[in-house]
This record gives sequence, C-alpha cells and structure tokens, in this order.
Amino acid sequence: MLSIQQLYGGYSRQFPVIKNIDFSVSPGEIVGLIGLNGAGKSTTLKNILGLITPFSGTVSIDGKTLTEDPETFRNQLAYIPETPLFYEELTLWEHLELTASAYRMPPDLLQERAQSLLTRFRMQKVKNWFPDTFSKGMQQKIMILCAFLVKPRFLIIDEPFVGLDLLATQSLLELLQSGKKEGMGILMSTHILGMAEKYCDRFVLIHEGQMRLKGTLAEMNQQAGTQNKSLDELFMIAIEGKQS
Ligand SMILES: Nc1ncnc2c1ncn2[C@@H]1O[C@H](COP(=O)(O)OP(=O)(O)OP(=O)(O)O)[C@@H](O)[C@H]1O
Repeated sequence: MLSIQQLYGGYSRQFPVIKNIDFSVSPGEIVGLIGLNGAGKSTTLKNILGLITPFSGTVSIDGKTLTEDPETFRNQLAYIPETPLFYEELTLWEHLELTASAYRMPPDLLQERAQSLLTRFRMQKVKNWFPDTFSKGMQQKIMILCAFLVKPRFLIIDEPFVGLDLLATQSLLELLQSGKKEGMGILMSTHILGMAEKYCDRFVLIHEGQMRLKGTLAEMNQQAGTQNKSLDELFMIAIEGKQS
C-alpha cells in the first residue's frame, strides 16, 4: 500500500503549501486528488514522489520510505507529469528504451509492450522522430507510453487528460481501467470532476493545502453531514462550506 501520513511540504519551510495530508492508495484502486488551481495537488504529488523533500510526515510503500530504500521505492512508482518532460536528443523509441533499461525490463518485454502501446496511441509512424517536433498532446503521450511500458505497482498522474484528444483520452481511460484490474494502484489529480466521479474509487478533496474530505462518495457525504450529494456538490461544500 502507498501510504501518506501527516505530510507537510512546499517550497519554503516558513510557508508550507500542503499541511497534514493523510491518505493511502491500495493496489487495484483509483484515487482522485481534487482541488482548485493552486490547492496543492501537484505539490502533494511531488512530495510523494520525492521530487521535493517533505518538511515532515512520511510517504511509504508497504511501510518502506524513499530514504530507507530508494531503489525499491522508485521501482514501484511511475509518474506522468502535468507538463511533458523529455530529452530533445532522444527519439520517442529511445525514450522507451531508456525507460525499459531504468526499470531493468528484458528486451522482448520492451518490444511487446511498446509496440502495443504505440499502436494504441497511434504513434507507430513517429516512433523514430524527436519529440521536440511533436504537438503538446503527442509529447504528453510519450509520458503515458513510458509509464504504461513499466506497468508500475503505483502510478501517479498529474492532470492526465489535459491536452489529449478524444481517442487518446479513451485509450488512457482503458489503460487505467485495465491497470486497475491487474492490481495497479493509481493516484491522479484532476479538475475534471465528471471523469473523476466516474472512474475513481475514492477521493481526496484538498483546499488551500489542507484535506477537507476524503473517501468514497458515501464516506464524504457522511463527513459533510449530507446524503447522496454528487462529487461536484461535495466539492463546493469542501471549498465553501456551502450546502446546495
Ligand atoms: N516551484 C514553486 N515555487 C514556489 N511556489 C510554488 C511552486 N510551485 C507551486 N507553488 C505554489 O504552491 C501552491 C500550490 O501549487 P500546486 O502547483 O501544488 O497547485 P495545484 O493544485 O497543482 O494547481 P493546478 O490545478 O493549477 O495545477 C501555489 O500557491 C503555487 O503558487
């Protein structure tokens, strides 16, 4: 289990951006991290991944933290960032090879998974191209292809649907659902509440860096003292204390 306990973090110790964030992601579930612009979603994800060091609190996988066992911790996670990150001097295929070697994947597994992903995301024709010639959505696909190539135990995605066309969104949703069925634990931040409500098993609603509600829709309704409210309505309650 990926466990986040009493996490404080940000960019200056004097002014933590996220405060006392506490939740977990189990294998085989999709957890949605929901909040307004600037609420602290990306900061939370970066702290979980160790891209920035938490001020306090712990992030662990099966009880082991990044500092205790960096290699095991990192090998169990993959990350799809909000803004695509790539090497200008490497082709798309070379990105896949690099990822496979970082995760010590055998070459035949690389071939099998990569070819299927390239076809699914309609990127076969451009696999030997350099990504700086790609559109923003195509660049985002590189991140998706690399993450699903690995099939990590836990996948962390920041705003997964931004910039993707209809077919790519559909392909990503299919992969998320099949990943979940195979036992992948998925944490995704999103603004698209309709999508989150449909595909996430549990939610963490954060506002101004603090958790306001968390759990299933039924659990959040209980915490808010409401009944049968939708995710949109619970979100409004969480940020405004408003009951519609
Ligand atoms: N590199 C940084 N240095 C200083 N402050 C930052 C940095 N990145 C983010 N922040 C601040 O941290 C706060 C939370 O930002 P964060 O990116 O975590 O929000 P978010 O919930 O992911 O927002 P969005 O939905 O717009 O992506 C904001 O006030 C932002 O200005």
